[in-house]
Amino acid sequence: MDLFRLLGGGAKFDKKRFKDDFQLLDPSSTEPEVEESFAEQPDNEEERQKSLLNEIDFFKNTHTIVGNTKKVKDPKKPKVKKEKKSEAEEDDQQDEEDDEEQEDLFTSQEEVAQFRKQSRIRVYGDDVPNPFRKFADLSTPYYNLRPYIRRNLKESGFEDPTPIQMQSIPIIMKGRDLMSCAPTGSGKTLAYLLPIIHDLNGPEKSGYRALIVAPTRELAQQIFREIKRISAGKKFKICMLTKATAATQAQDPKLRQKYDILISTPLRLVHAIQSDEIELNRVQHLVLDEADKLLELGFLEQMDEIFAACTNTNIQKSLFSATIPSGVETLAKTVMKDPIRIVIGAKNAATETIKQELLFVGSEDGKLVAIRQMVQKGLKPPVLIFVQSIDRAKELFHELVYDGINVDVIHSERTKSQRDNIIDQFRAGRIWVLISTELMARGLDFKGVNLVINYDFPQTVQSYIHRIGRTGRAGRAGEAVTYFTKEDAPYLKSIVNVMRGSGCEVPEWMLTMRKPSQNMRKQLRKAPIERKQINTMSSYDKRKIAHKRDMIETSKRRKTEKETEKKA
Ligand SMILES: Nc1ncnc2c1ncn2[C@@H]1O[C@H](COP(=O)(O)OP(=O)(O)OP(=O)(O)O)[C@@H](O)[C@H]1O
Repeated sequence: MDLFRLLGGGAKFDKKRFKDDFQLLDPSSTEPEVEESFAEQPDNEEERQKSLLNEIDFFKNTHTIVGNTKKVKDPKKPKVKKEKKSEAEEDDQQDEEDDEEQEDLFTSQEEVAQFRKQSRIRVYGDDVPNPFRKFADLSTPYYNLRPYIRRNLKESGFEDPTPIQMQSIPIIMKGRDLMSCAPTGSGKTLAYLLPIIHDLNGPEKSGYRALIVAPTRELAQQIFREIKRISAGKKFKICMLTKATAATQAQDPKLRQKYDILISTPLRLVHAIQSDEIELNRVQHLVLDEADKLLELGFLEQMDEIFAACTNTNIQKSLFSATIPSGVETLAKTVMKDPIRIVIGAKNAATETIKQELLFVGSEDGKLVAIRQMVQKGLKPPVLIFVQSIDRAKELFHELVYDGINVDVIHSERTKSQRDNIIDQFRAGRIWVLISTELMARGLDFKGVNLVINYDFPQTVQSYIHRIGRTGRAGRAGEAVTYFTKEDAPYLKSIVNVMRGSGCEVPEWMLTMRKPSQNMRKQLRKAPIERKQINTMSSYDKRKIAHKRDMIETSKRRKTEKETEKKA
C-alpha cells in the first residue's frame, strides 16, 4: 500500500515502521517539464499550472516508493523524449498496459471487506459496489473508463487512487446516490468528477447534464479548473455561473443548449432559476461539494429550490464533505434515493498529517504578543490566519502590516478581482501571511500552506476541521495552532476530542475538561464570542513606524543606486 493511499485514509506515516519497505528520495535537480493541458486558460493560469506541476513533481520526487512493491525510480536518469504518438496508438498502448496490470481484481467479498478495512473505508447501504485498487482497474471491461481520462490522470501525476476515490467512483458510475465523508485534502473533487466526466462521455449540446454546487465562488472556480484538467482533450462546454454568464444565457436561450456542465454557488443559481436564465431539467448528476455547509440554515432554502428545479427523474445525487453531522445526514436522506454512505477513517475527523496545537494566550492582547513571538522565532510561509469577522480581519491586518510582514487580507468585502488576485499571489508565494475570515475555510486547495493559525477560536468543530485542513493536503505535513483565551476555554473540549481522534498529543489536564453543553454549542454557532478590538498601537504610533520604515527603505534604495552608479 503506498503513502498517499495511507494518508488519504487518515493514517499516519511512520518512517520507522516503513523503514525497510520505503525509501524517500531527494527531488531531482532538473527542472520539471511543464506542459500546457487546459484548452481555455485564464490570464494567470499558466503560472498556476506551472506551480501545480512543480508541486506534483516535488511530491512525486520526494515520495517515490521503492522496495518490495514498486520499481526504483532514478531521479537523475535523463528522460528519453518519446516520439509523439497518435491518440489511437496511445490508447492501444494504454490498453496493453492495463491488461498486464489486471491481476489483482477482487475474487471474493471477504477480499473486498479486507481491502476496505485496510484502506479505512467504511460503507453503509444496500448492494454497495466494490471499490477498485488502481486506476488501471478502471480500464478493465467492467468499468471501461475512457482512455483519455486515464491519460489525463497520468498527466496530472495521479498514480494511485485515494480511498475516497477507490470507493466513490464505482458507486457514482453505477448511478447510485451517495454521501461521502473523507478527510480534507484527500481528493474528494476527483472522486466525483471522474465518474461524471466518464458518464457524460463528450459534449452533446443538449443543455446542462451535470450540476456542481459549492458554497463559495472561490471554490467553484477551483472546481472549474479541475474539470478542465480531468476532461482535457474533450471539448466539454463548462459554465461557471456568474452575473455575466447568466446574462448572456438570459439573452440567448439557444446558448444554454450548448453547455454540458454547470458550476455555481447557491445564491447565484437560485437567482438564475428565478429569472428564467437557465434550465436544469436535463441534469443527470447533481453534486453538493461541502454538502453540510450547503444544507445548513442560510443555504437550505436555496438548495430546496435547486433540488426542485432538477426535475430529471433519473438524476444521481452526491454529497461530499470532510464533515457530515448526523442531522445533515438525516436531512440529506429525504432528498436521496436509497443512498450509500461512505466514511473514510474516523468520521468528522481532522487530517492526520497535521500537527495540531492549542495555545493559551490569556487575553485578546496576548494573541498579538503570541503572533509577534511566532514571527520573531521565524514563521515558515505560507501561513494562513483565521479570524471570526471582517472587522477583525481588517484590524489584524493593520497591526501586522506595520510589523513589516508580507501580509494581506481576504474577506467578502474585497472586490472579486482583489480576491482572485490575492488567491493567485498567495498560491504563487508572493503573499506570505494571509488573514482570512471563514471565506477561505472550506475546499480551497493550497498544497504549500505550512501553518494555519486560528487567531480566533472557531465557532464549530466543523469549522475547526475545515480551517486546519488548508494545510497538510495530499499527504503533506502541516501545522495548526489554535489560540484560546479564558472566554474560549469552555469550548475547548470539542477541539481536544478532534485532536485526540486524529492522533495528536493533548495535555493530560485538557482531557479531564467537561464538554460544552448542546445549548452552549448552539449559542456559539449562532454568534461568535464578543472580543476586544485588535489594537495595540495608537494610529499616531502606527504612522510613526510606517514613516520610519519608509525612510529606512528609501535610504537603502539610494545606497544601492549610488553603488550601481559608481560601478558603471
Ligand atoms: N489520486 C491522487 N493522487 C495524487 N494527488 C491527488 C489525487 N487525487 C487528488 N489529488 C490532489 O490532492 C489535493 C487535494 O484534493 P481535493 O482538493 O480534491 O481535496 P478534498 O478532499 O476535496 O479537500 P477539502 O475537504 O479540503 O475540500 C489536490 O491538489 C488534488 O489535485
